[in-house]
Formats: sequence, structure tokens, C-alpha cells
Amino acid sequence: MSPSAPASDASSTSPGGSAFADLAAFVALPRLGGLALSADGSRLAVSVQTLDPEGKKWQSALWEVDPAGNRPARRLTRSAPGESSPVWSPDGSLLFTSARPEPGAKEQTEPKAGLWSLPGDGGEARLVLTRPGGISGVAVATGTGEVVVAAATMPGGSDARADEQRRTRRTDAGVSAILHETYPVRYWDHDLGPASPHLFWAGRLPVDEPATGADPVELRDLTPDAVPPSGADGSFTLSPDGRLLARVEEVPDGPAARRDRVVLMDTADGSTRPLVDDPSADVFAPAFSPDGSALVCVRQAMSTYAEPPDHTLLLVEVADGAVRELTEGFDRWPSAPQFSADGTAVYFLADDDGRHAVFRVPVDGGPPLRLTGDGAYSDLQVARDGSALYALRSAYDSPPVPVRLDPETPLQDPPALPAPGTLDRLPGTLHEVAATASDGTRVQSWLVLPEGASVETPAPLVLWVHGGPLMSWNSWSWRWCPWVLAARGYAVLLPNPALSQGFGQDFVRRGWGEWGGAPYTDLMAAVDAVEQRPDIDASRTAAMGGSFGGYMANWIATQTDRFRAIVTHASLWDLDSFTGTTDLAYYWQQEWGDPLREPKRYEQNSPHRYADAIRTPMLVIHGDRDFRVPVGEALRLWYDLQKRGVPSRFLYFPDENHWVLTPGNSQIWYATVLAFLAEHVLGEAWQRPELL
Ligand SMILES: CSCC[C@H](NC(C)=O)C(=O)N[C@@H](C)C(=O)N[C@@H](CO)C(=O)O
Repeated sequence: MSPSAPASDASSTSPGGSAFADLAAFVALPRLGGLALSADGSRLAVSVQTLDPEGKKWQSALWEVDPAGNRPARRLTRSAPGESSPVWSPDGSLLFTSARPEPGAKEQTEPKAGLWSLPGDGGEARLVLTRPGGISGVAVATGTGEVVVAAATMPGGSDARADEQRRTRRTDAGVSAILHETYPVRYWDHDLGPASPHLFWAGRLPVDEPATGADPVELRDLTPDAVPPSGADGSFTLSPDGRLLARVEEVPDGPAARRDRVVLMDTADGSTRPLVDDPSADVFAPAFSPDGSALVCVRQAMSTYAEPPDHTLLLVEVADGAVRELTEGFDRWPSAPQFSADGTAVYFLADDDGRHAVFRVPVDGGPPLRLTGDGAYSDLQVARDGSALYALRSAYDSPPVPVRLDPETPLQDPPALPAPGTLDRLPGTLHEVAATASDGTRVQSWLVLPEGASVETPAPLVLWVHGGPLMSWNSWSWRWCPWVLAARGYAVLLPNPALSQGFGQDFVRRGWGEWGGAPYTDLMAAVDAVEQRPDIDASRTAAMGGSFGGYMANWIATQTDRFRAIVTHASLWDLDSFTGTTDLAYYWQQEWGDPLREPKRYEQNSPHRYADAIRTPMLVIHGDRDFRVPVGEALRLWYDLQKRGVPSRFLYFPDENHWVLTPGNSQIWYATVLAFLAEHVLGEAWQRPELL
């Protein structure tokens, strides 16, 4: 199913099959991230994460990939702190952020990322911009090369020296406290404030090395009054001529909620006007047309107690703010829109039937056309001469690899361009299966079968429930990798139940506010169907999931004893306490209601209310720095299990967040899950991972 090409050179070849049986080899596989196409379309840059020499963290470096697919990939950057956010300047230089030290500079205790430039014609990268809080993002005007950067800035810290002084005074006084006066106060894994992201105008960056003693690039604060955002989008983009900046701005939406709108700023004088400001929707992901006269953005209708959110694309005229819907009647959720090279169409991505596909919609009307077949696409790049699209393509049987697409041909399945990270083999096979729910609805799933699964040797089965829940299983995941389980002989079922994306709005509605209803029964229908297969051993099964998938793992534990073991990661246990303490409470209370005034959905769907019913052994996993699903959920679940004498274990990460971000902890995560499954599903003796 996965198109593949030979890896680009010996150093980047990944011996796929065996790596999944050896966790140390698994975490050492190269992981590809962001993609950037140069203005003339002749160069592609991609970030590649690999293990540092001590194997303690992943380092990101930039590689060059040949868009024509002829030359092997070559590494462009090399430093211990790594490089990320690659953007090409029209002059051919490659801009990126890195906390690497400047040659000859004295070592900093807490190095912050600066903006670096790698000349197009070769030579050494040089540091072009710094800010006391580091540079976190960059936008380049495609026509002029003018630059805007984002940098965390203390209140009153527009001037770099003032910013530095404020930071130093807090450090010297030993103060880390933050005084909040608005909601929210945290986002995923970090605190909001006291610094907040500001956007700075840098203009055209000097092409050559500045002479010694020359003035550094002067930065002008475009958003001096910015306050800490919730972090929800915050994207910004420059018009091709650099005269306009479109950015996503958060505005209050009631006493303890925020929503996103798109504002347009004149970069010369900073004057700003709202471009799309819709009290019933978040509007984000703006992108300019090639002539700068229009923008396309995503409108997400806010969810209510009765209705889930819905997404559409808006075409907005810069001159008068006139808005037109581009994807009316399209029953999928478009994202990441971009104009075609001639401005007559918009490309976008959307979940569709277990894939995350590229679509093209004409600007002057007509239905969207799906350009890709299997797989999940991201980082779409449009060649400015209109000859091609480039993207990262992944699937459940392929990690992300760069590909070239024709801009108009439907349902393409392109081969990978030579790059690091292409696997040669997987320890099993991927199958698409379907089940029928009790109301007749089709439930699509991916099924990973291990090598050797057969009628004679049926494989034990693990049900793996995705997170979100408004997303779907459709792409490769290093964090939820079924092949690690397949390498130990497990079949893994990855279903897309009610609430999953890519099956239409009615499919989402079936589960809205009723997580314990159709999403649960759809999952059981999917398990029932695969258990009929002669190559599956229905007597040896387990269920697991993270985040919403962890909620569902907990719910499953309270509803059925059909599984031998349950693994629950970063899970929701008590919906009332979750919706009050999660980082963005207002998002969830739109669906669940206020627990004091509208307790019904909480009472019906919160797993903790049914704790007495649990008989299945459970492995609870949680990170203390998880602000999306705060650790209190795991602490209470753990206490409730222990109090009831349910055989259980708690894998606790004091310094991880919603994810598991270090190679060591990632290996321990998989090792503990595998040991727990081996004990309960395979009936082996418990083997505590050596380092625990
Ligand atoms: C408040 S923002 C939207 C909620 C968000 N949903 C999605 C689609 O990501 C979310 O954070 N849900 C978590 C409970 C969750 O299940 N997260 C998933 C997806 O990010 C995970 O795998 O961690």
C-alpha cells in the first residue's frame, strides 16, 4: 500500500522490520517534519529528527531533498540544539530557527532560538536576529523577501534591552510567579505569561555578513500591546509585497472564553482592522492569493450543546472584506488552505474516509476535487510556476516522506522522493476493514496483522482507540505505533467510531455529548467484526487508548469484561473535574454544558460513576506536566482502582506532558505497555522493565 523509493544514502537507510522489535532501534529511526519549497521551485528543505549522540533527546536538522527526485538527499545543517522552522527567502537563502551558539560567542546558560540564514550559494549559516525570549516563528513576503518574526516578549519589553532587564530582575529576585487576570492560564504543557508572543517587523535581512560593529537588524514591534493568548492558532502571514500582515488574533468571547478572528495590519504604520470577525466562529489559517488581493481562511463554527463544530473555507477580499464560502455543501472539514500558483483555485487538506487527503477547489465555484488516494498529507507546498505540489505523505504503513504531486490529477498515489526515513519493511501487513453498527452505520477501521497470523496461529488482538475525539486514525504515529505491537505478534485494530473525522457531519453528531453511546458501541461493533476472522484469537484481547482514547479505555473498563487488560494513557476519568481543570475549559463545556446547571451528560458519560463495575486489570499512565488532561484525573482513577482492589499499575512520568517526548521515556512507555499486555493477554509472568 505504501509507495516507496530507495532511501537517499547509506546513512539514512532505515531497516524497517527489525527496528520495531527493538525499542532502542525504534526510537533511532529518522522522523521527518516540516517541508519548505524555495521560491524558484528548485530546492526542498525538510526537518529530520534523529537521536543525539547520548541517545537522550531527538535533534532536528535540515536536509535538502531534490524536488525532481533524482539526487539523493543531503544534510544542510548540523548542531547540538538542532534547527527547525525552515523558510526560503526569495534570494535563495534558507532561514531557520536554532538555539545553536554563534561562533566565538560565550556560552549561554539558557540558550534561546535565534533566526539564522544559510546562503543559497553555499557557505556557513549566520545568525541574523535574536530576541531575549528567542525567535519562535518567521514569515517571509514571497515577492520582496521582507521578514516578520514572532518572539516571546515581556510586558513593556518591545525594546530588547527593556525585555532583557525585566527577565533579569525576575531571575535575580528568584521570582517565577505569574499574576493572571484573564482566562486561560495554561496551554498543553506550558504556562501562559508573563511574556507573550509579539510580532516584529525585520524588513529585508542583510544579504552579506554585516561588517564588524555594524548595527544589528532593527526590529519594530508590530503588536506592542499583545497579551498572552491561549495559544490556539496564532499564525501570521505576509502579503507577497510585504505591505500587509494577516494574523490570527484572540478576542474575549464571554467572561472565561476566547475565540479567534483574522485581522489585517498595514506593516508600514501598524494600523489594523478586523478582516473576519465572527462571534459564532473561530476563523484562522489565513493565506494570501498570489496577487495579494484576497485571502483564504478556515471558519470553524463554534460547537454548542446541540451541535458539534463544523468547518468551511472562506474567500475574503482584502479591499472590502467581502466574504464568500468556498466549500459550501462539502461534508468534510477543510484545513490548511493555500492558493494555486495562478490564484484560480485553492488547495486544502481534509480527513476523508480514513485518509487525510489533498483537495483542489476552484475559486469561482464548483465542488472540491480529491487529488490524493491513500495516505495522509501535510505541509503542502505549491510551486510558484504551477507545475507541481509537494507535501509530506504518511499512512499507517509509512512514516512521513516527501512527495511530488500533479496539481490537477485526481486520486494520485505518488512515490516518495529520496529522503531519510523511508522504511524498507514492516513487521506485518495493513488492512482496511469495515463493520456495521446497530443503526446500520458503516464503521471503518485499519487492522494491522502481525507476520504469521493465520488460521493455525491466530493473533491476539489489541483495540487501540484514537484521541481527539474529533480526528481519525489515518496517518503514521510515532507515539501510537501499532507496528511495535505487531513485532511482538499482536494484531492491532484502529477503528474510526462515531465522532471521528472524515465520515460526514452526521457521523460526528451520532456521538456528540454522548461519548459513552455510539462511539462506544461502534468500537464494540468493530471488535465483534474482526473477532470473526480466523486469523484473530478472540479469547486473547486488550483495549488501550490515550487522551480521548484513554477516556474510552476507562469507559470500556466500566462497561464490559470482554478484554483481558486495559491500558489508559492521559485519560479523562471524572468529566466534571476534567472540564473545570483542563487548559481550555470553555471548549469542552460547549459540548457538556455547565456541570452544576446541566449535570445530565456528566452523569451519563463519566466513567468514574461506574467504577464499581471494573474487573479488568488496568495500566494507568500519566505525565505530571499534562495541562490538557491534568494529572488529577489519573490520581483519582488510581485511587479508585486501588480502593476497589482492581489489579492495576500506574506508570507516572513526573516531567512529561500529554505526550511522551524523550527517547528514554518513550522506550519505557512501550516497554511497560508490552510487559502489561504480555502478563494479562499472553499469560506470561510479569516482567518489570529493568529501569523502573
Ligand atoms: C480544546 S482543543 C480541542 C480538543 C483536542 N481535540 C483534538 C482534536 O485534538 C484535545 O486536546 N483532545 C484531547 C482530550 C485528546 O484526545 N487529544 C488527542 C489529540 O490531540 C491526543 O492524542 O492527545
